[in-house]
Amino acid sequence: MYSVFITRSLPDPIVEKIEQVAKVSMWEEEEVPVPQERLEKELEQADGILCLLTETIEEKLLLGADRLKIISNMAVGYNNIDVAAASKKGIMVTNTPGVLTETTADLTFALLMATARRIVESSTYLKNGKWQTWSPFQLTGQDVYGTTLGIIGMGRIGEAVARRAVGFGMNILYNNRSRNMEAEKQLGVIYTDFETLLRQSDFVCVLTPYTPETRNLIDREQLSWMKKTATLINTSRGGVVNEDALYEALVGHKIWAAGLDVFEEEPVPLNHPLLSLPQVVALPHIGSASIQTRMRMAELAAANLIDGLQGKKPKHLVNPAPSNIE
Ligand SMILES: NC(=O)C1=CN([C@@H]2O[C@H](COP(=O)(O)OP(=O)(O)OC[C@H]3O[C@@H](n4cnc5c(N)ncnc54)[C@H](O)[C@@H]3O)[C@@H](O)[C@H]2O)C=CC1
Ligand SMILES: O=CC(=O)O
Repeated sequence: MYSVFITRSLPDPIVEKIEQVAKVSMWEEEEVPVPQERLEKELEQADGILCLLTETIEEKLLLGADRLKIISNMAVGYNNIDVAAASKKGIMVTNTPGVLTETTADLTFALLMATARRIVESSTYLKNGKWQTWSPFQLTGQDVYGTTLGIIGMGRIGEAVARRAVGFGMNILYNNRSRNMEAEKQLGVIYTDFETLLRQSDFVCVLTPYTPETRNLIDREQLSWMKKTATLINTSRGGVVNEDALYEALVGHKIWAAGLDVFEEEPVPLNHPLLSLPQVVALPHIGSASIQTRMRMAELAAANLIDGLQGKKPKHLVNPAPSNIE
């Protein structure tokens, strides 16, 4: 029987499915990630691991992982895994694309609306007893309807955000590694170069994967191109935006606001300067966090894991299959 390590407590039906083919050991804590030393030990004995984006799987962690066939990540983003190091050892790496697309697009749009219309700030204002009267410019935000949205990274989630924006009568610009002709035809989105997108958009949504190329993709210069009234929404990964530069741009009123679901360091420290700003809506990386979607992600991660263990090519392999897998 195979041996599998699951790095966080998952629902019984998922675990039971994996137990049909493997002996499972699981990190049972809900709120605390598995310590690296324990992970390293587990990896020495495991044939497969089902992990989360909270696990950093670097080359040195894989040194003793001589039995390991597959790392199944329960996320679409897999920047937490050194895929090249895994490939060198013939270890498959899989992710969970598609099943979280609409849920993450919903959250991205919710963040856009909340930031534009100061929803969180207004709710806190009311609950703190500050609401004395209605007045003409009290808690006024920015219109969403009819404005220009710029999407950086027109992949699955980018396209799903664009579909929502169509309903809000938004003019949609996008930048991507390649043109998305289907989205242009179906949704009327317009391809622009990166600088034009940042200069013309009222809302900018960042939806690229996190790679060496996208690290600090939005930095001081890029923020300086944005309109003073523009809002930046980041639901990709924290490192895609330079947080120091973003803080400076917000404090200096170079841009209007920011909606952030992701941070360079997660959980973001409570004394992080960005959290002190009223024009920042900050969320604890909940893009895909609906019950239905998290179940779908867990099911897909389990299916990828089982396929890999049994020597079948998993559906969502992100690196080349080893030579013994057809
Ligand atoms: N906040 C959250 O909870 C979630 C965050 N994510 C993040 O969203 C990312 C995107 O997910 P999907 O849309 O499923 O991926 P995808 O692969 O379908 O789309 C990513 C797009 O970004 C483009 N891209 C890559 N580098 C670029 C660059 N330098 N400039 C412009 N475009 C570039 C790609 O060509 C691709 O079209 C994930 O990699 C993950 O980091 C995904 C799900 C939930
Ligand atoms: O951030 C979440 C993911 O699935 O990637």
